[in-house]
Amino acid sequence: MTRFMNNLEVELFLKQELPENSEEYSGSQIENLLSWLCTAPRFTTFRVNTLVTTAQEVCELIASRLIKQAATQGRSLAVFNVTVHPKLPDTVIIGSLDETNLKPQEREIIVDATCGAAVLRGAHVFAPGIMGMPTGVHCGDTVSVFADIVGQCKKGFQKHYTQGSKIFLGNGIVHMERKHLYAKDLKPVGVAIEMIATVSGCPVIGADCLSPNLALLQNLPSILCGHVLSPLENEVILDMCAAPGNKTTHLAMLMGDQGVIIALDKTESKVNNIVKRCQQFSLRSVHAFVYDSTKSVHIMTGPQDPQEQHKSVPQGPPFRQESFDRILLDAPCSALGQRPQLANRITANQLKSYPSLQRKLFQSAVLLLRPGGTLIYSTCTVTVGENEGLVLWALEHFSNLELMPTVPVLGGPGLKGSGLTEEQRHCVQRFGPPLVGNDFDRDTVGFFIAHFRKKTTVGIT
Ligand SMILES: C[S@@+](CC[C@H](N)C(=O)[O-])C[C@H]1O[C@@H](n2cnc3c(N)ncnc32)[C@H](O)[C@@H]1O
Repeated sequence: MTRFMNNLEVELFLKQELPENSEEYSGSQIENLLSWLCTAPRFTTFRVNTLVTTAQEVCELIASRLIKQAATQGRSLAVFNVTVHPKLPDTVIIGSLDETNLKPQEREIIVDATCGAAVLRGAHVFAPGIMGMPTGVHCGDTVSVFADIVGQCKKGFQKHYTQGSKIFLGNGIVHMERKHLYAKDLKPVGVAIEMIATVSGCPVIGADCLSPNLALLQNLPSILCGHVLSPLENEVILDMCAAPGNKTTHLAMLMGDQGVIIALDKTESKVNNIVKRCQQFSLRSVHAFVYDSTKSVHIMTGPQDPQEQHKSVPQGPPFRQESFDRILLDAPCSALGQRPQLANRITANQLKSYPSLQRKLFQSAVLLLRPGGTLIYSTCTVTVGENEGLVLWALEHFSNLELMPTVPVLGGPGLKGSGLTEEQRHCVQRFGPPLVGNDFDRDTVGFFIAHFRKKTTVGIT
């Protein structure tokens, strides 16, 4: 695999901010982190809709579907290992095949880096992702798919692409040719190349694999987040940064769809996706709003009656302080834990901007949480400032918060040298280097989870 996304700014940023002189992050370890981020995880995970089925049933459905698929493609020896996660009863894990000997075909299609990353995780190629397709390629042809990782291939390129860096992703069958993709005024959608096999060995799971109300593709640490929050039936929950609603729908399922979940996101189109996702699972407990969560606290002026405060279920933002039993702050972040990273144009300045937004959101979360309530903070990134750094800042600024263990434990502890004590390091969970391995709990996306509890009485300091 190539060097980390050709983004020196990000490499330098990570080298500077990962704990200096930490035995976990010496020079070679940073190289390991960067190359780990360039590869695709070797496990695919589904979260099951436990309101209508079981993980075991979904395992059986996926296994039989994959066997049929392999047989129609003449790959009957391709047997995927499909199992239920031993600690997460709603999670199905599919191992990858060894496809290191996959041979490229003569005809090559070029896709952009985003599409390429999705293909390596098991997606088909959708029309908008195709950059170059040589003339003479027709529907039904078997082709190889390559990703242009430097973004130089012009849309509609029609020759054999030799100009920039490209990496081989896998082979597939053409469903749309040039006339379907590039004719004037066309905005093509849908599957253009049906992937048969990818070099990552991930199962290719199209929309037709499972009925959409049965399960959802979701990364393992994201599924863990819901279990760590562990919402109970009839509680009042706030999901502060909720779109597209993957974790929101999980919380609703864990609560048996009984109770109230308020899902906020500041972008209207994304909130529409939350609504669609909830409809897909026929959930009634979720109420989604377009709202900036940094402004979601209604600050009361004048004396407040404490009885009054807890009387009603919150209707819509802004909310009174202490309105929620549990809050999930799955924060906007630099997303440097996403794998594989084939290209990334983020700048150092953008990277530096996240902690202040995360702190503003966190401040609102603390005000909105009831005493005794649970606050889960998570990111899908590997930087210290957005993870252990946020936890340190929170413990320094909110004497009414205590850091609690995150259970069940699947990931590793927080980084050494990040300022957290040994006990605090083992309360949080970090997914990604230095703790990596070949099993489904280690070969994940990079992720971070911390669990806070709001004390019922505040000690005088
Ligand atoms: C990591 S994503 C959330 C993913 C989501 N929790 C899930 O599992 O499907 C972060 C989200 O935060 C939203 N966001 C960013 N700033 C926000 C703000 N000030 N208030 C509310 N949402 C915000 C973004 O639009 C984005 O959808």
